[in-house]
Amino acid sequence: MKRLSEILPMHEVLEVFNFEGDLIVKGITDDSRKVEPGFLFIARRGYTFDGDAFIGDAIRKGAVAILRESPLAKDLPCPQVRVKNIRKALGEIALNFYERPEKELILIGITGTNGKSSTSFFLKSLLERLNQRAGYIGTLFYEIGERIPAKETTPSILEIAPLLKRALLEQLKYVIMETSSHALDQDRIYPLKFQVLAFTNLSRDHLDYHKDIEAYFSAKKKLFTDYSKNGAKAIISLETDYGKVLYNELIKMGYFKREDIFLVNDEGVRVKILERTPGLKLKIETPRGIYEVVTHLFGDYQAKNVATLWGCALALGFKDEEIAHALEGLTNPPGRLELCGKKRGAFIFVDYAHTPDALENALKSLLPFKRGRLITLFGCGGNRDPGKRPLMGKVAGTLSDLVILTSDNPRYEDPLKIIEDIKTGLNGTKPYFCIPDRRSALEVAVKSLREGDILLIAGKGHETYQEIEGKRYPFSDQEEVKKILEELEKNAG
Ligand SMILES: CC(=O)N[C@H]1[C@@H](OP(=O)(O)OP(=O)(O)OC[C@H]2O[C@@H](n3ccc(=O)[nH]c3=O)[C@H](O)[C@@H]2O)O[C@H](CO)[C@@H](O)[C@@H]1O[C@H](C)C(=O)N[C@@H](C)C(=O)N[C@H](CCC(=O)O)C(=O)O
Ligand SMILES: Nc1ncnc2c1ncn2[C@@H]1O[C@H](COP(=O)(O)OP(=O)(O)OP(=O)(O)O)[C@@H](O)[C@H]1O
Ligand SMILES: N[C@H](CCC[C@H](N)C(=O)O)C(=O)O
Ligand SMILES: [Mg+2]
Repeated sequence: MKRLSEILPMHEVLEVFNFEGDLIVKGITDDSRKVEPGFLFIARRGYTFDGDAFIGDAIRKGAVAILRESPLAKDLPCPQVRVKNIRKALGEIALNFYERPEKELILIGITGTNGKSSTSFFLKSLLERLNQRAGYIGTLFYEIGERIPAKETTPSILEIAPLLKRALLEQLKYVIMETSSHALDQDRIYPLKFQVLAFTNLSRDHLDYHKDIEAYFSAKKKLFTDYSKNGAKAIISLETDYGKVLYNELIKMGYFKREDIFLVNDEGVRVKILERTPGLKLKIETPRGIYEVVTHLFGDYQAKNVATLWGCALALGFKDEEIAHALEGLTNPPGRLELCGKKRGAFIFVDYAHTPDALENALKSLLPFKRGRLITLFGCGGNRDPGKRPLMGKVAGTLSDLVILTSDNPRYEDPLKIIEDIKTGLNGTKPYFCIPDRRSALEVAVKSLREGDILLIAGKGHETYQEIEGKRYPFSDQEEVKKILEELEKNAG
């Protein structure tokens, strides 16, 4: 509960109406469906709806004041405040309501096309192995003390603010946040400031939203230009050319001094794979020394994420030796080249590859273990960048021996149309089946496995649902594989 005057950022206020003295606000929301008596309703325009349309509804549910960007309606019974920028006002209000918890935390922001969740997950584990208390907000889940399911990769500040408050109550020192390009573009994280910021890589994704790769890159760049704290450290991975571009631009524009940027992957921290046991045995070269570490990590692409992780840990003040030691205990995040079953000499992996680059990296990680066929089962999400579909088809066709095309999260699109889009990239180079029902596709794939084969089930990783026409149905690749294997075993026995 707060007084409105305590939480309103006065520099954003343009005019007020029907406002006598002050008033008490019991909660804040920008969703009329969540309004309770005593709440401040923040009416904002989105991509689908205009919050103004729900003001009447919010008042009926007991909203005591309305915050808006549009002209005030003098016929409304409720106090109204008009602000210059609703996004910015919303961010300030959310953090003020929870008493600016971010000021007492060290925030680490990680962006890039692939590897955000992996690097964040590793960093949280690493910090914990170094006896530090850390939280995480990202695709896998939100874990601030307790673990709760994630909605978006980077949720609204209205969700982040209470999580940060909770972080203080849990006596956490660090909060690691994945910052997606959508969130950066929409300023969902305004006005947070990060102490450590990392860029993993950039490749094709989300062009349905950003339209072209330059706009997508600009959104990622915003983390460094708009959301860095004074004296912040940046970790830039050079695994894609965009790393160097980002580095040059940040220096040229004066956002960072050279000494505050840690370059990793082929400059600064370099990580080489010495052996796959199958856990990665890594050689880490830094300007100060060379370290050999035997890890439990699986998947060659994780070596690149380890370099970014190392850079983050250095930026937080840890020493190479401590980092090397803590690295030994890390394990893969759920759904990232997760071994989810075995069938008489054949191995089944689940991976969250949902971009062409990720699929290529996941398949290349499995190639060294191939004794028979490499079979790839995947689909592409509906209402997401259709341009990546044929490219993923091409990667799968090039690197696997058999491809099984199925549905991912079709959302509001026709699954058959999505499969057709992927098929155009296959080029008829490799045999393939189209089985739109994912459960049936998994069954065919698992049943077809022969000694020495590897099956990669890509696209959904840790997800525990399948989204069809706005509804999320329980579905887990891992659980389905388990059931199919049990059934096969029962029938065999
Ligand atoms: C296109 C997009 O990014 N939309 C996000 C955006 O919604 P929006 O601003 O367009 O909102 P809207 O649905 O038009 O509604 C406008 C306003 O009306 C309100 N409203 C609406 C209906 C109603 O009955 N009453 C009501 O008050 C809404 O609460 C909102 O305040 O802001 C919301 C709050 O932050 C997000 O939940 C929402 O994510 C949608 C669900 C989404 O699917 N986003 C995806 C694309 C996304 O963000 N993905 C990224 C990257 C994934 C990755 O690569 O990892 C992520 O961070 O997850
Ligand atoms: N550094 C990397 N380079 C290329 N591909 C990678 C890299 N790291 C992970 N991948 C691939 O991307 C997939 C997703 O990895 P991860 O969840 O860590 O990325 P993310 O950036 O968090 O993705 P999202 O945008 O969905 O949140 C992995 O399953 C793997 O196939
Ligand atoms: N957060 C990403 C992940 C997509 C995962 C894939 N399973 C899909 O549904 O496309 C997105 O929203 O684009
Ligand atoms: Mg992620």
